[in-house]
Amino acid sequence: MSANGFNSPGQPGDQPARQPAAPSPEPADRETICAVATPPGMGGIGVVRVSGPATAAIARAVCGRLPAPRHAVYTSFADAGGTPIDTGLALYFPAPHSFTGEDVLELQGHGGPVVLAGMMRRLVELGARPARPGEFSERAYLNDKLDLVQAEAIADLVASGTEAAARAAQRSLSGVFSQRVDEVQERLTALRVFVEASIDFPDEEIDFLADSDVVERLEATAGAIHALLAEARQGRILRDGIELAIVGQPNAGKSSLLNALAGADRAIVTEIPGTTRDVLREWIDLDGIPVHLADTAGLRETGDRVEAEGVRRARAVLAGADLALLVVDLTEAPDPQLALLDEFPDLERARVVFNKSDRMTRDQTVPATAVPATVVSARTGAGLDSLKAAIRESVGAGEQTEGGFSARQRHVDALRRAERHVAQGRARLVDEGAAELLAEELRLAQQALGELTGEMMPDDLLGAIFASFCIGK
Ligand SMILES: Nc1nc2c(c(=O)[nH]1)N(C=O)[C@@H](CNc1ccc(C(=O)N[C@@H](CCC(=O)O)C(=O)O)cc1)CN2
Ligand SMILES: Nc1nc2c(ncn2[C@@H]2O[C@H](COP(=O)(O)OP(=O)(O)OP(=O)(O)O)[C@@H](O)[C@H]2O)c(=O)[nH]1
Ligand SMILES: [Mg+2]
Repeated sequence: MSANGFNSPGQPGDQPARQPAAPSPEPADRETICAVATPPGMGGIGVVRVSGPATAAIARAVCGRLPAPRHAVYTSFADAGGTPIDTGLALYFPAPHSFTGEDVLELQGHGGPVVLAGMMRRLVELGARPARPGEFSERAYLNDKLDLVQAEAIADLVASGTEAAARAAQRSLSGVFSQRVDEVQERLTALRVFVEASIDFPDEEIDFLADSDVVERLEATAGAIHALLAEARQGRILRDGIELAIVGQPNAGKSSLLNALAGADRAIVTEIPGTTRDVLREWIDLDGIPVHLADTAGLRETGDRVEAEGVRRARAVLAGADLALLVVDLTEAPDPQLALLDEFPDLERARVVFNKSDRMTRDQTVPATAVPATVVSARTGAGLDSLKAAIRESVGAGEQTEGGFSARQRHVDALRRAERHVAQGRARLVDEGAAELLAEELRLAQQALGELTGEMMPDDLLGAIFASFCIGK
């Protein structure tokens, strides 16, 4: 039940020993694959990688001999007639001690598109086929060298746009995230064993149900998932940035705020309520975190079909946002505006922005709010720096840069599903005394986590994940 073991690049011995491999099914793919592993164009060195059962035969044909395992050998790479296509270093990694777990050959020649194309033609002639994007990583995953979170971390490391993102991806790659998921899986396994045993011995079920220890353990597990979820959300933010919805009643100054934050005249601003209809997107870089702003139509009931569609879209943006700013016009009655908070899906991810502070009267005070608030003037720029700092803080960015790991929306969704099933399971037990229903919820929670690390993963989803990798990865 426990997940795949980890390979920890750079720090071997740091991670738990690999689980003894389950009787492994025949490798999913017996074809030998090849790809140029270095970027296209001219470069100092160009690397071609080969993986699969024909690798040793290919090495003999191209290099004239099989290089000693894991030793760099200087050799020429011969075409079918024995003429060198290039000279360079050959590296042979016999299975299972390679990146993919299969026999791997690396031919490190001179970078250049023509030479590399010639090498690829030769490898195909010898029976290899060009790899699909991500296929080397996919094989590493299928051969238990990496779990899915780690394979995704490789792609995220390559694609990372900031140093913080790269460090986080490196930590996921080293197994930090996967290990935390495995710990939760182990708790769930222990609970399932206990719960299912009690179902098998119905006479003792009464005792079991009275045993508050199970409820405590359920709560502790829910707490562990909740903490992991919070960290995964942070990890996703480092990778993807955050979606920030700007909502409020018409004329509150939402479009003015977007323009002020973006430092550009992007959105149309008029004194006519109902100016914005389409969702207008702009992004800003907030100390290395991409913040994707969405300016929306003012929330109100309206008979105008176009505006009504805008309001519908505004609500959709609000539902999907990582953080939502409710812009409140200080020159208008605050209460009906603050009542819009009732429409927010999650008050933990909401802020109030009191706008038009330049028009505040001398004795005017700002009302208390259920969520944190900032006072600004989109017109003069007053308060915008505090708002930016508050945005960073609301999403916890900054705390994240040390010790965090990278994560994707897919991971966050899976953790949320697991959290929900554990909560539902607890309710089944406490409210209904239904141990069987609890067992089922625990099974579903484990399944959600299994999809996260890829232990239980539908093939088409796997295909979609690896297809987004680079060729040669
Ligand atoms: N030249 C080259 N550099 C590269 C890669 C590569 O494939 N080739 N990598 C490609 O992404 C990354 C390194 N990843 C690797 C991961 C595992 C093994 C490997 O041989 N693993 C064996 C042995 C481990 C050991 O000796 O400790 C194994 O897991 O059994 C090699 C590279 C980055 N640098
Ligand atoms: N005095 C003052 N006026 C502002 C401020 N921000 C916006 N306004 C004015 O308020 C009016 C509405 O501004 P918009 O930014 O278009 O408001 P909105 O919320 O996008 O409005 P809709 O798109 O209609 O929902 C305009 O006349 C702006 O010039 C501010 O900070 N101070
Ligand atoms: Mg507007």
